[in-house]
Amino acid sequence: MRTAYSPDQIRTAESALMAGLPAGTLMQRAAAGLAVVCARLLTGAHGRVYGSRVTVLTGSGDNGGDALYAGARLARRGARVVAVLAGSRTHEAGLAALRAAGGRTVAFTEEESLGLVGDADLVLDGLVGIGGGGALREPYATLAKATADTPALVVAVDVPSGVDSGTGCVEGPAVKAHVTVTFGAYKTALFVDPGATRAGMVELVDIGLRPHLPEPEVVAPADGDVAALLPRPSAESDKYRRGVVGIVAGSDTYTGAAVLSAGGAVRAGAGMVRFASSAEPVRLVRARWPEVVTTILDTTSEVSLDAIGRVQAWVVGPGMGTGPEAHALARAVLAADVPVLVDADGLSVVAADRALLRRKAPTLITPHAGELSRLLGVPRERIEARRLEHVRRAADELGVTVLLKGSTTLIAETGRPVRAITTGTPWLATGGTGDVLSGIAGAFLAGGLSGYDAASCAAHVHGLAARVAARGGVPGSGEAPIAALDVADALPEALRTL
Ligand SMILES: NC(=O)C1=CN([C@@H]2O[C@H](COP(=O)(O)OP(=O)(O)OC[C@H]3O[C@@H](n4cnc5c(N)ncnc54)[C@H](O)[C@@H]3O)[C@@H](O)[C@H]2O)[C@@H](O)CC1
Ligand SMILES: Nc1ncnc2c1ncn2[C@@H]1O[C@H](COP(=O)(O)OP(=O)(O)O)[C@@H](O)[C@H]1O
Ligand SMILES: [K+]
Repeated sequence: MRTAYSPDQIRTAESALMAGLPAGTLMQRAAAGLAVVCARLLTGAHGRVYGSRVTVLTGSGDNGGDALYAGARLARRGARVVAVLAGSRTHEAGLAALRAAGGRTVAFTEEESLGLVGDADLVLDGLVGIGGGGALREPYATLAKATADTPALVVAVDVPSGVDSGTGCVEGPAVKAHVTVTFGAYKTALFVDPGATRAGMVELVDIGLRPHLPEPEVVAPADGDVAALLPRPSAESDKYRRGVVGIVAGSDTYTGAAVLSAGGAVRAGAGMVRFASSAEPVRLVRARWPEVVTTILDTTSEVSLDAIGRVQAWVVGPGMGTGPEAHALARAVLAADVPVLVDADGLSVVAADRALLRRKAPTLITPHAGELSRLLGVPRERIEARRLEHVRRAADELGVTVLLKGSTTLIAETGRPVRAITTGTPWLATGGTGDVLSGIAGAFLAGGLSGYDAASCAAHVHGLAARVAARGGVPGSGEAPIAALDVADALPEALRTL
């Protein structure tokens, strides 16, 4: 499990560690690690460090100090290093070290500075780190914008400047890094979008902080963590003991969601999938997934789920519509005493009647930002800008486990660290992939995982399956667009890698 911390948590741990060390030790450790990563990147891209052009964007705090010391180390290896001094002051010892190593410094002027960013092989972003707050002021904002256009490798020091290290929020221009070298521990922003996307690949440099770190705010499970949680059959298993998932999805208008959700559940390894809906989705699910046991629901009379058979967990919502019949169905499912996952149209129904979520058995909801917007009465853009805050708020206010979909997926449950899932690929941004996710998570719920674990494992393997599908199963080949059903079909191969 990779663990991430707020700036306050990092500062407290740093103070405890620094108390037993000579002044400046941590910055030297940080700068040494940073220089090693930069040297490796330069060698990879240009064959050598010697003669390469490095531009150091230097802010007024210790983040600038780290960057200057790393620049000095690269200058000693023959790199041509120029530091753009953008702050009202500059870390003095770092500046002296860079100059002593043969590096140059220039005061910020727009034309020269942008030229240095555009002409570099590597740009080191040492404008602000965990001391940053609010939108970047000038001239930092201009420099941050320029990192988007340069052909150079962009390496962010600790966090990309312009990204709030504690929340992942981006309020104005921000550095777009290929690699972020972070010190001591991951910062929350490195797992949470929009910040996470700005960070690129993240490299952690150990500076000895680990023994001083508290409980993390956010955690990102690794493949091994997910593999350890996944339900696996044993010799004693039969289809019922492995877990039966019931899916109530689709309508005569929206039939595809039903096929996709059922497919996610079948391919994720449910013991059995029961599916109930109106005649047309039932016909299509049977045609695509003959292993699913189906029931045609008569929605003209009072809804009863008894005819469908026993299940260990329900999925309700994808493509079911939002009218009175859908409402009655959602009410019936949520009255059951087993875990329920509510997705898509089911979320619109509960947004209009939040009392439906007051139940004893566990509930997992899987909204994207638009659906969460309706549930919380908060504009979608605000949720997208402040994803961590809103996923936590939803879990607290609604008393359920919340999986918030997006380029990185967040899972919140009151009293637990938020889990961030970063396995996905932008190819997942296509219609119907969320329906597949609901089936996967439903299968894991039925297999006995808690809502928190089922959601984490489902989002993780969903992302892996999308990558497998986009690659077409041929390692080393390029990627291609995927359809939602490809994600379901790639699940076995993704699960085999765990
Ligand atoms: N504390 C420690 O023990 C260590 C800290 N390290 C480095 O120190 C950094 C933190 O250093 P600082 O606390 O000096 O803070 P930073 O260097 O991150 O930023 C503070 C400076 O940025 C300015 N600033 C803040 N927000 C701004 C904005 N929106 N626009 C323009 N300027 C803005 C502030 O006025 C202040 O001068 C870490 O991110 C890390 O890089 C590392 O050297 C490892 C050890
Ligand atoms: N840019 C992206 N990068 C990675 N994953 C993404 C991206 N955009 C969307 N996703 C994922 O794709 C899925 C889309 O689900 P959803 O929005 O419910 O679509 P639909 O309703 O069409 O099924 C979610 O799992 C989400 O996390
Ligand atoms: K930075």
